Amino acid sequence: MDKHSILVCMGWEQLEIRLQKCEGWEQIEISLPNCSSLQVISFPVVQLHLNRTAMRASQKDFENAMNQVKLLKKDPGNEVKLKLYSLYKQATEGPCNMPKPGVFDLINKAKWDAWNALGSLPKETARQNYVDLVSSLSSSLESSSQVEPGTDRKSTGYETLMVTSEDGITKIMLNRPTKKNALNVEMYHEIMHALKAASKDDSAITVLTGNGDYYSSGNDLTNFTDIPPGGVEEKAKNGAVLLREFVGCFIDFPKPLIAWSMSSLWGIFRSPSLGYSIAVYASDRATFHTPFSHLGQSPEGCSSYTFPKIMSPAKATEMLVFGKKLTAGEACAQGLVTEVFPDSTFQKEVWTRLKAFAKLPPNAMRISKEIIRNREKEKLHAVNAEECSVLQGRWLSDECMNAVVNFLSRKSKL
Ligand SMILES: CCCCCCCCCC/C=C/CC(=O)SCCNC(=O)CCNC(=O)[C@H](O)C(C)(C)COP(=O)(O)OP(=O)(O)OC[C@H]1O[C@@H](n2cnc3c(N)ncnc32)[C@H](O)[C@@H]1OP(=O)(O)O
Repeated sequence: MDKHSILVCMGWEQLEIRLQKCEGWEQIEISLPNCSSLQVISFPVVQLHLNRTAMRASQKDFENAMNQVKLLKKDPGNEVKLKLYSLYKQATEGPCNMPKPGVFDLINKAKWDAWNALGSLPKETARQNYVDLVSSLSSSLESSSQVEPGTDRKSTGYETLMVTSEDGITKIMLNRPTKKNALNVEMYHEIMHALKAASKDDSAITVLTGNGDYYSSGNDLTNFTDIPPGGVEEKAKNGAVLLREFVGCFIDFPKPLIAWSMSSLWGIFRSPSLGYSIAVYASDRATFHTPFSHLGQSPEGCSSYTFPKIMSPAKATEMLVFGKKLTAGEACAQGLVTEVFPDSTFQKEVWTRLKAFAKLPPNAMRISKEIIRNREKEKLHAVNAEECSVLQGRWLSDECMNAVVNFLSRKSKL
């Protein structure tokens, strides 16, 4: 009996396949890396050959996969993009042959690390892994896009949110607690989607909140590291378009919007959710922070206009220019927060109020909100556009780059 062993890479796993001939059949033993037992399968020889041929991705498969990547509707995230990049480089150029980028060149260093980590993986295997990865991405993104737009996407339909509807209340909860609910690009898009869906569903009011000990830690600072082929200028331009659309959704949201903050709220999510909510309820341990200057940035979410109107110009300056952190009590005294409750009774108190509000006639509430806010809408859109344009410039500044690098290299926490 003839016996040989080959190693095959499938996706990210390496399988050992042992073949042994046995009267017109070949027996395969597949050894899985994290599994002590061996699985034995018998195939007719002819089928085995077909399967082995199918394992090798052709140049055409590779090119198709490259085209498929361009058609992905949803951003697969930085980690996956780095894998795709490294496999592409390995498949086309072989082992990493570039000098290691400097420590501050975050993007190119991340790319270099990913490529270098592939060591001497053969080009063919890298090509196969690239094709497998793209195919798994396409199928997972297809299945998520099978959700009908505009239908009620429950918690499971979102990657970064939990959305539920009951008792006439739609609750949108940021759900990246391990990252303190920092807003990555996907979350910006999902919040916009959830707000649009909530504006059309049959709930009377909408509530925004965060899962875990932070309502939100603001913009995900790693958003700054994923640089497209057009460079940082293109990134900043796209960021400004995204931010303008995001804030625009809050300005145009037609129903009563209530922010429910048990915990700390920073940056980008704070300005729209405080500035445009018709009520903001906070637990007595919540804090509010806008460290724009610390990050080399400038106000967003129309806070440069709404905060001086809600608070006084001097208090708004302390918060927006000097980054002063407010406790819930201070924020309430300055009109940013509607009411503060003790942490121990917060949930019960707020929920009781929300349930009562949700029973009020929805059209009357919508029209009342409209009449309070409508004459400001045009102004708010203009302020939003101006703030985004100023921020686009700030994102390209050394002050902003250095602050992001310091945070990412763990040199500073605010
Ligand atoms: C050109 C770019 C285009 C981008 C697209 C549009 C962008 C629009 C931007 C609009 C402008 C917005 C302004 C703001 O939002 S300003 C606020 C920014 N936020 C911060 O500066 C907060 C940074 N975070 C911290 O200082 C601390 O994490 C914390 C919030 C004080 C909590 O500290 P703690 O010790 O309790 O927890 P950790 O630091 O260990 O955090 C746990 C993990 O979460 C990660 N994390 C937390 N916050 C962020 C964040 N904002 N961005 C990215 N990652 C964050 C942290 O790294 C830890 O991750 P790890 O476990 O993997 O290490």
